[in-house]
Amino acid sequence: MTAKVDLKVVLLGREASGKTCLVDRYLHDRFNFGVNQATVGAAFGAKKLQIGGHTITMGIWDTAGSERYEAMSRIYYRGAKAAITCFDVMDPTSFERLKFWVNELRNNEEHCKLYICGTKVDIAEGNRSGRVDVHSVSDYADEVHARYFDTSSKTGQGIQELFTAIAEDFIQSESKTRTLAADGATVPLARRDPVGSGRSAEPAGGCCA
Ligand SMILES: Nc1nc2c(ncn2[C@@H]2O[C@H](COP(=O)(O)OP(=O)(O)OP(=O)(O)O)[C@@H](O)[C@H]2O)c(=O)[nH]1
Repeated sequence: MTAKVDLKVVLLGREASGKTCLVDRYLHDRFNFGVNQATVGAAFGAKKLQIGGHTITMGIWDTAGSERYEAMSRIYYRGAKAAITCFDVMDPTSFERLKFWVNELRNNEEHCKLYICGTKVDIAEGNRSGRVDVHSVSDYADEVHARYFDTSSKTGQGIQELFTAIAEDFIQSESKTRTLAADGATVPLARRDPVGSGRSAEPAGGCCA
């Protein structure tokens, strides 16, 4: 069984940087606080969106952040139209890891749009001194032509904005090259990761509308 996907989005970033929670909040509007189960391989979820008179299906690949799975994550970013590179705003090491993924994408997927996502901003609210400097992130985002969003999967802050921006950018760039079909549906994609996953961004048996 396959799901038709117009817009392939991949999430990349250090382990525990909050990728799975971000997808979970976006697709299911939920946050499982304190559940810290590392993704194995990758997980896939999908969402149908109505944007500006177009219907598109966004397929989201949540990769494992552990360096053990680095080679596998490379497979998942192939053909992605958008990449959300995540870092935990309270963890400078995760920002350095983000730069690694940005370089990877710049070198290998020149048509993939970049989105830099600061995660867990709710923690930074009461602890500004420990956070990765916002201006440094903004400057870096400008340098690599990425858009920058701060988010919290706990509160939901910034998450709709991030994914809506990705969908709108996609529609804008697609409409420059061709007319989107009214029902979208252009790229067939296997619904589940064949390698398997420790967790899935969608419940087994179906993707989300
Ligand atoms: N306070 C807070 N905690 C968060 C937030 N997002 C994630 N966390 C916590 O951070 C930990 C790691 O989150 P995950 O979403 O599993 O991280 P991941 O990047 O998918 O991790 P890997 O699968 O190992 O790559 C979990 O304990 C989450 O509860 C957030 O927005 N706010």
